Amino acid sequence: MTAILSEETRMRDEIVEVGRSLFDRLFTFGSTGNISVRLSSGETLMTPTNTSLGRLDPGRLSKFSADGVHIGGDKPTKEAFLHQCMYCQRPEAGAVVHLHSTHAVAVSILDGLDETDLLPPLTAYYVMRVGRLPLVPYFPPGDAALAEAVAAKARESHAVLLANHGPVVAGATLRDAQYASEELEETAKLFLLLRGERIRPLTGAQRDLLRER
Ligand SMILES: O=C(O)[C@@H](O)C(=O)COP(=O)(O)O
Ligand SMILES: [Zn+2]
Repeated sequence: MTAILSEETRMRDEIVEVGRSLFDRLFTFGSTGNISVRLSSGETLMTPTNTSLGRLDPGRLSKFSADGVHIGGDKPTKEAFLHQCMYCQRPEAGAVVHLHSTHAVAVSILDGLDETDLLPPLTAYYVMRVGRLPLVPYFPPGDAALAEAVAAKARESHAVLLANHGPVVAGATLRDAQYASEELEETAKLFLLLRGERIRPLTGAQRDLLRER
């Protein structure tokens, strides 16, 4: 007989699986990065602080009540408030992924880019998965001011890049947030590969067509 797992059990397993997949494919390193999922009850599950995304334990994930109180599991990521700020600004979001993916971090350090939208629309998939990428000014990891700065940008975009740090991406589901994070990283890599070359980004009309699909 097939067991019917609760939403929470399924999401705990999915966080572990996605974390391991991202870590094994070098989308983040050491104990960097954090993942959260908002359950239909409004409660959230988050990865614990100082834990490798490659070695998460489903039973030890941190749990928060719908009003943001830590109610179970290990000590949460130091970016818990940042994740909560993303959910407040984006009511449709069911998951948030933060990574230290190398090429996106490199872009977060470059000077002279358009800080309202750092990457050009190089491919249709980038436009569909990410769209716009504003820069969030530098604050130390875990600082309340960082979470507030993220909240200000999250109103206009589900993906933001923390200066000298890394990307934060919200999605309707954890898979959406994962795929958008991966697309962001690969587009940052393309952008760096193409620097100094004459490029042909998608036009406004080409982008508009994608939005209508
Ligand atoms: O960069 C940082 O320190 C955090 O943003 C991070 O990526 C890992 O912190 P924890 O989730 O608290 O381990
Ligand atoms: Zn970080």
